[in-house]
Amino acid sequence: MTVSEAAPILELQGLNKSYGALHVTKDVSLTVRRGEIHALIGPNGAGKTTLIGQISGSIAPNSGAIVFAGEDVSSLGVAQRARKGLGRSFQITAILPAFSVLENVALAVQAKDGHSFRFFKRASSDAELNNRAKVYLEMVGMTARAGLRAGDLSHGEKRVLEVAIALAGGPKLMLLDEPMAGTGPEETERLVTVLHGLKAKIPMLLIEHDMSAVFQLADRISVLVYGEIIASGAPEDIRRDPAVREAYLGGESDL
Ligand SMILES: Nc1ncnc2c1ncn2[C@@H]1O[C@H](COP(=O)(O)OP(=O)(O)OP(=O)(O)O)[C@@H](O)[C@H]1O
Repeated sequence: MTVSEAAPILELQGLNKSYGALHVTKDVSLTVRRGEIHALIGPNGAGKTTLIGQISGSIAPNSGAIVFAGEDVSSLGVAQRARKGLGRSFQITAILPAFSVLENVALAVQAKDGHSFRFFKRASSDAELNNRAKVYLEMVGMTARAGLRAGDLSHGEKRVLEVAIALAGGPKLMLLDEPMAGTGPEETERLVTVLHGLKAKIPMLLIEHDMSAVFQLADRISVLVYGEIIASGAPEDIRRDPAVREAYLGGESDL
């Protein structure tokens, strides 16, 4: 079965959100297929943050539906959606700097199992937990950094660790909110490689300002302008789309 034949992992169906007279999300429909990275781009103030909030469950739309893994999750809260595998990633504050890289991932594995952090034994004393955590470090190519204090990692490495922590939570979709923010060119390149390597296993909705990263990673791109998706399609079509160039970039960019 090809990617396009598979049932989508996420479907946004006609979402609308207004704040008073301000219509921030206008009839937004979008699908993320299994096996793909779907990027959502748009200028500042386009309504990306509000849309992410509606997907993760922190903001209630005025109308429309969110179907995740075949189930309408529109009425579920943030925690319920996260338990189903619809989690928001990249909250760098989730990293505990005094713990080792491996322990950070082990904590996430333990949290996924439903144990409170209070009962966390130092990961070094729990071989089974360690081994499970190591699998996620391996997936992001951080095995060699396992024993390092997480606080001593570079900014880019912290972002990669965030991916491992997100993976340990068992997501069915990764919702990536500007993962490249604040990273240098080499770090961005590394993150691009890591995310590219993971997309066959975990589909992603990528909200990102770094156009180079978006065009390297995305199978499809949707463009949000003033709360409305003005174009959605393959990167080469989006790059050529005159409305996108005009609305998103003022017609004069190297998109
Ligand atoms: N709680 C709110 N009450 C009133 N207006 C809001 C609220 N939240 C967002 N807005 C408005 O909705 C619009 C979209 O905001 P949003 O933060 O979703 O955009 P964005 O695309 O994420 O922007 P950026 O890329 O800069 O983060 C903005 O005009 C913003 O002022």
